[in-house]
Amino acid sequence: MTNMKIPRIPTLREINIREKRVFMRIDINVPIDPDKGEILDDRRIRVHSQTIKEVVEKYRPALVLGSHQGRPGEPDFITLEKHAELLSKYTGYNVKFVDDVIGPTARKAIQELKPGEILLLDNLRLVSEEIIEATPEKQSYTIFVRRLAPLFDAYVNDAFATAHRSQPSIVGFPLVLPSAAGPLFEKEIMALRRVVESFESPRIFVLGGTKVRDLLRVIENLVRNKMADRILTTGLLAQLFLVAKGIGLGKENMRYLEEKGILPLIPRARYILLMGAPIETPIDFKVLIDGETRNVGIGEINGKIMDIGEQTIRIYSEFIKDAKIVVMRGPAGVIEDERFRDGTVKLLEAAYNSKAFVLIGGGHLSSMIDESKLNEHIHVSTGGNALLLFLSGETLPALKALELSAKMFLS
Ligand SMILES: Nc1ncnc2c1ncn2[C@@H]1O[C@H](COP(=O)(O)OP(=O)(O)O)[C@@H](O)[C@H]1O
Ligand SMILES: O=C(OP(=O)(O)O)[C@H](O)COP(=O)(O)O
Repeated sequence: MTNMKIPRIPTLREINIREKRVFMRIDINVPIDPDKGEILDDRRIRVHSQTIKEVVEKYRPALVLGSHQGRPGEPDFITLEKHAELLSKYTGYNVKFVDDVIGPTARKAIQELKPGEILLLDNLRLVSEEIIEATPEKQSYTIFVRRLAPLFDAYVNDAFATAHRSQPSIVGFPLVLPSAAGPLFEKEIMALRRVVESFESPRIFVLGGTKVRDLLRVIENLVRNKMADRILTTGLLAQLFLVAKGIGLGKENMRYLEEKGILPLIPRARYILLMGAPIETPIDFKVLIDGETRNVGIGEINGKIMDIGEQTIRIYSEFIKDAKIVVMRGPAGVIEDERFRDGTVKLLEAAYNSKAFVLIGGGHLSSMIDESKLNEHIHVSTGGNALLLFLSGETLPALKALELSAKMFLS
């Protein structure tokens, strides 16, 4: 067992929201087509729709929903009008939408909402305070919180995927309103408990994708807290560790790693290896060379690395098959091109077929899941970084704020 403790967080069973005015923070931040502004994958919206329905049917609150979408300045920073349409479609309720967050139009719509009705506010990051990180105390004094909190009887946080952000809509409200974690948040925590509080091993982490800097922070925590028996690397993370071990990847791949700002991370990766981290790296890759695909061993790499190779898939799958706990985050290859999905698809298959408890996080990897193969041993988390930061031992601001709230309002 690890020495990590999950704080006791209040749930909907501990606060009264029956026919009350409730502000529920959700995370329906989804991938957006940068050219058309259309939603590319609505999994988070579908998952939240279930719990929204549950809450409305059980407690009949006047339910106001809030979420962010993207970050200001990015192509996926858009209004939530389309999200409201999808929420209506998946919940079967008319989810009203207001193109305002804290202004008079939003406040009027909130005040007019009746028990059993649902209203979605516009992108919370339209309010500049929402992108600033600060302590719960500071966030509770923001205009955001001071304008909205008086209109509500309670606050519910169901946005597990944003639990690592210390922003007003996550940590400010719990200090001024009776608050609880929502059903989805609770379900995510239960799945995490299974990993954090279990004695089971081997514990295998399969880490890939492109967010290499974030993953190094996670790996450092995993090593410090002795959380992982093996870390199977794929994606760009694998390439970094191979370079750190002194293995040549060829000019093209080195140039790509440089463009992505990954080369300066080599000393940190070397240090992680020196610490004795149980890092495994691929022994072969699928590369793209002159428009053709080829499986090549390390040591003979020529062309652009696009996926892990067949031998690596076989060896990694064996590790996954024998594991008791498997945590997966980030795809193994360039899944946008169907020629390079094999690594990701086959490692996921090994996970479906293993007897391990499997936790899958992150948008790209979740979009590759075959939903017909899921069972009670597999938890597909809505979180990416929130999930890994938590598992690697960091305190999530959302949990801290809910804990503080319980002390203020429930004891
Ligand atoms: N070898 C590789 N070279 C370039 N990109 C890669 C490689 N392997 C994986 N990727 C890319 O990783 C991206 C997803 O990574 P990331 O954003 O970290 O995942 P998540 O959405 O789960 O957080 C995909 O766009 C995929 O093309
Ligand atoms: O998608 C999210 O996180 P993820 O990239 O870790 O899955 C959350 O919505 C948090 O978004 P943010 O990283 O813009 O604060």
